Amino acid sequence: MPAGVVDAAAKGVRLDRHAAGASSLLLRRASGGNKQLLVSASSHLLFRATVLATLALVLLFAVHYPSLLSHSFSLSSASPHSPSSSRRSSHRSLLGRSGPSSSSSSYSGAAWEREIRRSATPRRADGLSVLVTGAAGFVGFHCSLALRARGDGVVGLDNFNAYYDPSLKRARQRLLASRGVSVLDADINDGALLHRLLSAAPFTHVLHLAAQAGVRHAMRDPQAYVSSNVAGLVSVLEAAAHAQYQQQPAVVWASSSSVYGLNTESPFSEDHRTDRPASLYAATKKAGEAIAHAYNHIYGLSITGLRFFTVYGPWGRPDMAYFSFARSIVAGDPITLFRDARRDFTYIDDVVRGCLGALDTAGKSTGVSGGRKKSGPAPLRMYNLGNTSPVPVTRMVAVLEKLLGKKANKRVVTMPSNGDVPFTHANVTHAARDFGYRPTTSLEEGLRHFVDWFVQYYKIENKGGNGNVLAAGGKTGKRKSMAMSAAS
Ligand SMILES: O=C(O)[C@H]1O[C@H](OP(=O)(O)OP(=O)(O)OC[C@H]2O[C@@H](n3ccc(=O)[nH]c3=O)[C@H](O)[C@@H]2O)[C@H](O)[C@@H](O)[C@H]1O
Repeated sequence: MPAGVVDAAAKGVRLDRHAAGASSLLLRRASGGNKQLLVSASSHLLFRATVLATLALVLLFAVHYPSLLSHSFSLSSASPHSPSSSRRSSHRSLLGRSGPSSSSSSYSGAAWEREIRRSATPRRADGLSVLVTGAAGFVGFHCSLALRARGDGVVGLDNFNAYYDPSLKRARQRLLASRGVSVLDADINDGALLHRLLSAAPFTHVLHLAAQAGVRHAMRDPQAYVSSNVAGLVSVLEAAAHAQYQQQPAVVWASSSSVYGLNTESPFSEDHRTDRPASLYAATKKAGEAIAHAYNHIYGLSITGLRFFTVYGPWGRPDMAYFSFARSIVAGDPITLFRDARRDFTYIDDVVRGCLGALDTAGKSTGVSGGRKKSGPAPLRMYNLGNTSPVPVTRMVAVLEKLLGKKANKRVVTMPSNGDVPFTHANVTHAARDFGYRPTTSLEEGLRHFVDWFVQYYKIENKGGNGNVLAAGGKTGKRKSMAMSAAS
């Protein structure tokens, strides 16, 4: 034993003796003689009895409330980087769980597994059974609806973090529930839960769309990107590699057009360089592509990455420029435009068709259940899902102005160096070749669908009766006071 430890142990003994001596001294002073000894002995007995009774109570509690104990464990052991640790909302999910309590401990049991199997079971012959992460997010929501509509089984998972208004995510969750899709309140970094989920039903595919999005926000909260886009992806791939059913599921996941970074060749092709990311967001997506390669190589997971190009549409992400600009135009607030920025804006329905095409053609994983190594090579694919026609951001604003019937209060500035790239442009020949991907929606048409949903969801009045949302050239005062309230 090291000297310090011996010393401390000896000190401990001395302290005990000293304490015992002091207490009996006090007793002797208080009572004197034999009575003192009697009181001292009975106080020892009382102390032992109290300890025993406490132990018995703890044992009883553990037997009767095991979930409470494991819950407090899972809370205290949550990763500090987990998105769930800081940004969960407290809403209840449709499966009756809420927020952090939904981690490993609470989603289990026979009833829970039955519910997972119900939601995961396809309603058509040869239908897919898909676990969709980020199902209450923009793309995850639309993909889940589309899969369900064609008779596939879908179980969703989302941590409902507050990166943008969680009430919008809850509204998407309610709509999915009305179509028979359960969305669990859970984090992709909860590996134990993912494992139980993939053991509860024979999922054929994982559509992994949960991520920390937003190019410029990465400068404000860098760890969130590492947690969701790197650690979270690893967690999902681990669960897929070690799935308990005979066949590992195939994984289709969201990468990003941002991986092209400082690439100047255009249109962007999957064959171009992607080793010069301009933002941490892009870097984490690029890291994800390398991680996918490793899991495909070792475990024979079939993995398809999809590089999305600025996806927009109804039920979209309020943090994205088209959405926040629409809100600002309605409210009469100024918007800041980055000079000369152009984007290959891609309408959600086109992207959903691409996602479903990628799922349908994913090919099987070749690893054996339990995470044993592959029995042969499995597909590893990467596709651009863009619109193939970049549009200046100023044009996007002009279309919004027309649809909303109101001029934007524009401030044009030089693009700040915050991770943004000046333009994106997708070459989609690979996706067209392999699963018939063909974007068909113009920005004008797509934004019209978005504005239709936007005015209805936020209950914005049509003052003009001229097809536009607001009175053309309407009264500034009224516009300023126009409130937007989300439809429930
Ligand atoms: O394809 C992707 O991989 C990414 O697409 C999306 O990123 P972006 O293309 O940057 O979309 P978005 O923020 O809507 O800005 C659109 C345009 O408005 C310009 N822009 C933006 C903000 C502003 O205040 N002013 C402005 O001019 C800006 O310069 C840009 O030209 C997703 O958010 C991201 O999660 C990821 O999926």
